[in-house]
Amino acid sequence: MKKVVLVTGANSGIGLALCERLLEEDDQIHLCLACRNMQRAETARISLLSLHPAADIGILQVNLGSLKSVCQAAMEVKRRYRRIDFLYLNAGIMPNPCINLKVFFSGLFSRKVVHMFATGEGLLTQKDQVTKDGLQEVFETNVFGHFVLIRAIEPLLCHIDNPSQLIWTSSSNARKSAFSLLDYQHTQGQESYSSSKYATDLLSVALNRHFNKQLWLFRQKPELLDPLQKYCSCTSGLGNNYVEPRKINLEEESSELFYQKLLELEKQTLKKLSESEEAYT
Ligand SMILES: NC(=O)C1=CN([C@@H]2O[C@H](COP(=O)(O)OP(=O)(O)OC[C@H]3O[C@@H](n4cnc5c(N)ncnc54)[C@H](OP(=O)(O)O)[C@@H]3O)[C@@H](O)[C@H]2O)C=CC1
Ligand SMILES: CC(C)CCC[C@@H](C)[C@H]1CC[C@H]2C3=CC[C@H]4[C@H](C)C(=O)CC[C@]4(C)[C@H]3CC[C@]12C
Repeated sequence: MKKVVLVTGANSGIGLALCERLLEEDDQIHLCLACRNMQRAETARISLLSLHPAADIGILQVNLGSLKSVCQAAMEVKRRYRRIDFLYLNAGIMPNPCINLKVFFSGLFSRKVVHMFATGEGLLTQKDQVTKDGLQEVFETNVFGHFVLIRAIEPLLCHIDNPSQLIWTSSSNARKSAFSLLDYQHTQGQESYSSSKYATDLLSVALNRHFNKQLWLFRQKPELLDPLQKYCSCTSGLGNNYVEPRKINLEEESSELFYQKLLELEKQTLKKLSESEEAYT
């Protein structure tokens, strides 16, 4: 049977490059491009087919910044597939970025200059907004929409004999100090992107713990058991690309607390959504 691979945010950037690479590695997979804009998804599909004419590529509409769309997409996934082998949680936004010139110039003449350009740490601020679901957009798109999607398609991921793999696109911009469990949507600060990427790191650790407990082997890298490792794609001064494992800076207790908070938020927001749907019917 063909392996089913679903990639969110597959129509551009890293998502599209990832799809090209996946098809290069194995053109016998069924690749599902999960995108919010169907026209852009179709363009991506055509460009992938021009490189791999025999590839089996489907499209799924999903806007991760809308719970209604995520629930509809999850229903469609369950209708189409019996299992998902690889789920790439890649879609992400950094809206209205602004450069903090003070940080930029002081960083430029300090020993931290390489680190600053590699991670963008403290360099960018963003202006976030609230979605129709009443959530911060960066948090909902980068973290919560994906969380709800995973939970809604759990039955397709949970196969004891043949486990699925979830892979998050995090970032070296993920920073513990930008994240707070008391304000995990980052309503107060101006580094919602950094906060959301730290949140995905926390969540990946919690998911790993919960799913592994139930014998679902969700791992960040199958050949390694350490869920606290994340794999950073780097470029050397000479322009060579390489991958480097780095320890995620977190306490497992915080990841569990965050997971519980997301479960609670999921309950509340899905209830609100179904009530508003009922009001319309
Ligand atoms: N670029 C970088 O330097 C780095 C990026 N990353 C991460 O990599 C991932 C991909 O980013 P990158 O390729 O750079 O960015 P792009 O903007 O090129 O791609 C982002 C993708 O996510 C999709 N997307 C955005 N919002 C939504 C939404 N609400 N619902 C569904 N899909 C959505 C976009 O769709 P659409 O075309 O419709 O907007 C697009 O396909 C992100 O998670 C980002 O945070 C991590 C480290 C570095
Ligand atoms: C003032 C200009 C002359 C130069 C400004 C450069 C900046 C716009 C960029 C320098 C470093 C860039 C970034 C670094 C890390 C990325 C991170 C890993 C990510 O996930 C998203 C994008 C980055 C923050 C990226 C953004 C542009 C820079 C800050």
